[in-house]
Amino acid sequence: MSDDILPAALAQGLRQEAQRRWESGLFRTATVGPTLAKRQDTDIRGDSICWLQAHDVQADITAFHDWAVRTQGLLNREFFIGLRWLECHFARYGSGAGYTRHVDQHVASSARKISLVLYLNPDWQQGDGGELCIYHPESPDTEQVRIAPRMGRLMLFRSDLIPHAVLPCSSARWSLTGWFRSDEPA
Ligand SMILES: O=C(O)CCC(=O)C(=O)O
Ligand SMILES: [Fe+2]
Repeated sequence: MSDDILPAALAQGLRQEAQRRWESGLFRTATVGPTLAKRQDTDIRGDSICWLQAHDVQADITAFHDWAVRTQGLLNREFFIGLRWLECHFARYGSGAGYTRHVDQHVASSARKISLVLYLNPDWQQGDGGELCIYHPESPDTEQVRIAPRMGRLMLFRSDLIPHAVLPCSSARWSLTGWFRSDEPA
């Protein structure tokens, strides 16, 4: 976890861009499951998402992609994990929405290696809910830590190992979520 790995102005720009896309109707209700078995289930997952594209030309998204490429290089040098690209989307959880406990790597594919979440909530306050709840990898009923979705905070964790959930929030909760992958870029 880091609160200042990304420039504050970049996080603010990404929040504005997420909001602009939301107001333009570019978000869709998120699905669960791998590509071939996708389904909508708002009891499991209540967010709406807007995927980012590698060729996106918006300045903050380009800057974020550049940062992600550098970070991917650092992770590969440090851990030899063969990351090749980052798939990512903006996410917005409306009031009352959350995401029940899950692991990000799909059973059918091990391509998702490292999960990334950047929180984009400048006004988040204690009591607003929406914390990321991390559980013990070997004992998933044991809660380990709750992370408040504060502006600019960035989480990286293993997509294959770490059970986690988003607790219901009481006001809109914005983030940029992604996965560093080891397969061929889409
Ligand atoms: O927003 C978060 O804190 C986590 C989101 C998440 O777990 C996911 O999209 O897979
Ligand atoms: Fe997740």
